[in-house]
Amino acid sequence: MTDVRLRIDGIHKTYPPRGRRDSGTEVLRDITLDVYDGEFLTIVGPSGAGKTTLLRTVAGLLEATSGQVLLDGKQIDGPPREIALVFQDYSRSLYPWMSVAKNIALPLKAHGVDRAEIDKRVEASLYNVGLAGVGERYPWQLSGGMQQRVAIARAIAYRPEVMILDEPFASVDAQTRNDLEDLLLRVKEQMNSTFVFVTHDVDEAVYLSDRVAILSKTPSRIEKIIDIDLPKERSQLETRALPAFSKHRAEIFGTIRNLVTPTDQGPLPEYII
Ligand SMILES: Nc1ncnc2c1ncn2[C@@H]1O[C@H](COP(=O)(O)OP(=O)(O)OP(=O)(O)O)[C@@H](O)[C@H]1O
Repeated sequence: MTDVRLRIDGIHKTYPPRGRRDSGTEVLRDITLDVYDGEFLTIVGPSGAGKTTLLRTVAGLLEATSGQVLLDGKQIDGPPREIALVFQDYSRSLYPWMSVAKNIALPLKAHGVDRAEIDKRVEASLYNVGLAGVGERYPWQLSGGMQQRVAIARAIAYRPEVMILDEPFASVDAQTRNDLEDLLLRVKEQMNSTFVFVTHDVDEAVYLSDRVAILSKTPSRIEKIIDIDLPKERSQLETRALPAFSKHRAEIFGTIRNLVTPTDQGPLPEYII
């Protein structure tokens, strides 16, 4: 795991002013980070630290103010075809007027994959996410967890080198969330892709990752990178009960807590009791 797949090199992002009295919002200040081939890297940090901003920049959806992102040594200047994205809001990422199969096929069609190959990949990816046979249904006929599986199936079918996921499980119930976490680990095993993941859930970060990068408060830098020292094979019950799991969890919580002091919100207003 030593080849660098993605190099995030001195990224700085300031959103432009939104009015005459606004001087712009500096969100990212000098983010430098290598993501290695085949690893699962999770980014955590205080609320509003710029995690989504960073992911969107890495995915080529947002232009950095300065700095660059390199994929296999080549500068990213728009959404590269080697990257697939999964967002939190599956209801907006799937087209409700298209069947599940058509939703999955869409990016493949756009990249000129032939009909027979598309059919094969749609079927295989639905099977991989445990949704064999639902291709003809529409997204709105499925539960939230099933819709997020479809979004993951679409990403898998695309066979990306890099998968970028922004809080993909934030809107599903706890049991579904655990199932989807395990699904993602199985997918990673099969696809050998590189994963860049954002979550608010520290336990989820430890459970899934090879490394966890903690962002500081805005304007953010990388505060700390933690190597997750857990057996490769993860299990919801056994892995989470390991002493090393608690140690990593405590280190990440402690680091984030030290970044966010109660005084960040200013003095307590009188009307709060
Ligand atoms: N388009 C925009 N224009 C101006 N400011 C923005 C824009 N998008 C985000 N911001 C600001 O940038 C900061 C970081 O937002 P971002 O969503 O990247 O953080 P985050 O760490 O993902 O947040 P959260 O933890 O709440 O998910 C916030 O202060 C936000 O208000």
